Amino acid sequence: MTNIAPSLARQALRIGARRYPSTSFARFSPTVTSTVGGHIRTYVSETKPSNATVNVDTTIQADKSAFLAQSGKRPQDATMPTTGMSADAMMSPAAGILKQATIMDEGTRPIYLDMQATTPMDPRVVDAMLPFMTGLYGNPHSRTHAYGWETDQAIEQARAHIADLIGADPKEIIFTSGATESNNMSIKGVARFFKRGGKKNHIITSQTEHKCVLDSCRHLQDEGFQVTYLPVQNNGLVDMAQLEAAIRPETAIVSIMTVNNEIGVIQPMEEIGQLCRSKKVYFHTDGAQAVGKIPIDVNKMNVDLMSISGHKIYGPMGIGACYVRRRPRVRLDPIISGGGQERGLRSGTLSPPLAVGMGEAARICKEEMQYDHTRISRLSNRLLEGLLAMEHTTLNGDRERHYPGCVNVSFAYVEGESLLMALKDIALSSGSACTSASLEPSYVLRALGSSDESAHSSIRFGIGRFTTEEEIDYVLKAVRERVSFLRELSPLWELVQEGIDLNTIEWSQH
Ligand SMILES: Cc1ncc(COP(=O)(O)O)c(C=O)c1O
Ligand code: FES
Repeated sequence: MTNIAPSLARQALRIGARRYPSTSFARFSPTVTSTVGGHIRTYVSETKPSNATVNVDTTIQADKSAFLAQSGKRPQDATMPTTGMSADAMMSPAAGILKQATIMDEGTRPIYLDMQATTPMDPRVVDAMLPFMTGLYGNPHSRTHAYGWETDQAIEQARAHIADLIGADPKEIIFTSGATESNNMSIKGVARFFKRGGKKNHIITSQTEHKCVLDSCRHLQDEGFQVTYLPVQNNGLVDMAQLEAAIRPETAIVSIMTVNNEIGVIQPMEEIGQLCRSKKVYFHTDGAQAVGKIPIDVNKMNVDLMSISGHKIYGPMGIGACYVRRRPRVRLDPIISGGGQERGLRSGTLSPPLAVGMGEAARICKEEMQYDHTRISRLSNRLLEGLLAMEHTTLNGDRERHYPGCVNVSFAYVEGESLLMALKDIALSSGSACTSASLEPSYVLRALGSSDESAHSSIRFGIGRFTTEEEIDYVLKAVRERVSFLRELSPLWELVQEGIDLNTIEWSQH
């Protein structure tokens, strides 16, 4: 923090893509700038909560249509609670609930605080990608001419940056389409390899994993595998004694995520790695929310396979990587077959712009991790202290073993979805993200032992590289005002204010 150079670079970044000093945007200005705008604009549709009772889906659809129709003509600032207003009224200049978006002056949109869903691309990443979308278009697998050689060389450099970020050898990095594919590839690949040998048919994972890990395991159950879904403790962490007890002679792989995407807790990686190694079981970790944010060393952690995502580290969407250990060698069946690219583990032509973008994103993360982490911690503490100073609010997940960029808080006596609706000037996600298909509250919070009520009243705040102190202060003020507003409407809150213990009330059934 004593070095002011990074902060100057950041200032430059924040001024906007068109004025970022070393950028080549200027050369491509008219089309490329709008491409960047288009990309950034996509994260408006990332907020997809739903709720049967208040019909959030319908409201959000209406908001989305209105937003897209008015794109570029949105009003400035406001502080009024918005519950009960129609979508049209909310978008009207008089209501003025949308605030100036602060990243790269691409119009007025909500403040972006949904960094676990995706991170905005760093302009330096876009810069590195551009030549590979124009002049450098060779197929990196073409061996017979310069077009192939130059894109191949760039991809290998990108691979080295990613390897460097996690302490791996570049040969151990396999490019994929994202963490979802890497998770599928690791878990299904290892399981199927062992099944062929007929020896091991058991998998261990935890109840708080990302859906793509849980669903890969479910598919393997259909193929005859046995799966243990380990419970977690109230703080969201895996209990090491329980994990050890779950390991059997037939266990092929343990898959436990590094940082949880809903609550930000960091699992005890070194302990899990050590245990797995001593039991000769492969250790896979979903590192989508961890890599680039906290220091990772696959050797220190004894990780055998690790999933990484490009768009969670300020790189492009549609690319990821899978770390696959070479010594001792990890054996797995590929899930995508074909031309044998990526050491035969993932066939298909690689995308040079995407790979280069992810490589540059990894390079920047490594170089600026300490700076980013210090800054994000400061903003996170400011937010958390402010939120916890309100009555009846609690942090979900362990406070110490925690990535500060993910703050998940329960606001008792407020419905999470109603609060999201009241905070339309902030792009957030509800910790209780039920889908329209299932009305269950968050399975992650339920696994922590939260009550349905508490899970339903949770909001996740995602802080990232481009979040500012002013944004945090705005969010704090907005949350304070609107939580009070919603609580005033709640009959339960009224009872609590009268000093009545809600647990003593006998509710009539109907
Ligand atoms: C923990 C975790 N794993 C996997 C994924 C999926 O990543 P991708 O979008 O790269 O497929 C995500 C992103 O939503 C995530 O947060
Ligand atoms: S209604 Fe599903 S989480 Fe709130």
